[in-house]
Amino acid sequence: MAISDGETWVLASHNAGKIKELRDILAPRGIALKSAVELDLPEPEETEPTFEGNAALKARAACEATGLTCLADDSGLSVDALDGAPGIYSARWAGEPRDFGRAMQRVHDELGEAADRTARFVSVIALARPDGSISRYRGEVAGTIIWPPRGKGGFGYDPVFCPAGERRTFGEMAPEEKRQLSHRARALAAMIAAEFGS
Ligand SMILES: O=c1nc[nH]c2c1ncn2[C@H]1C[C@H](O)[C@@H](COP(=O)(O)OP(=O)(O)OP(=O)(O)O)O1
Ligand SMILES: [Mg+2]
Repeated sequence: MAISDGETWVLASHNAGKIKELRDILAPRGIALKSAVELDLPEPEETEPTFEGNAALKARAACEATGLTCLADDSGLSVDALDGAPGIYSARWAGEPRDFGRAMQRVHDELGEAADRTARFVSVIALARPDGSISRYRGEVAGTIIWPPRGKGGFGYDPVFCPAGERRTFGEMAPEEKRQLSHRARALAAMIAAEFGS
């Protein structure tokens, strides 16, 4: 499907950090994003067992509510020594209201003395169109979990995640540096290649 310049899509997310990152990447492509927060859309319960399932569920719910092309991101931190946890439960580990200090502490506590500190961030972007079609794109970045947390940039688990080959955490990087490496940027690059052809 060709995408024309100057389109507005709905971004089916209530996470301010994600919304900013996705806008920063898509604005230069001529795609403006109206967020679920601005449109006052309800936050659907994420009942699927996979990132793919939950990304599709969020994009479809917003598409049905608005009749517009909708983008959703379902993402999380997957720690190898924890069999992939928190994974799709990454937001839920922060509790309600969300406290990622607590979520990062839990990752650290559950890792204990484990020798293997490797992890990856995963993002699945789903694009739901009013004709009922849906496309999904996955991006990942490998790295290690460090302690104590470092840096105030980004959001979520960024202060405990060092991408492979880097000494700094995502929390210590400027937005444009995180954007060169992140799972979300990689998923979006796959989407842009498929949808825009470049
Ligand atoms: O780049 C990231 N840097 C740090 N942490 C991250 C990142 N990407 C995902 N994460 C963690 C925190 C987030 O809260 C959770 C995603 O959960 P997820 O359900 O997909 O998003 P969410 O509930 O925050 O917003 P929404 O569902 O409205 O899009 O994984
Ligand atoms: Mg969520």
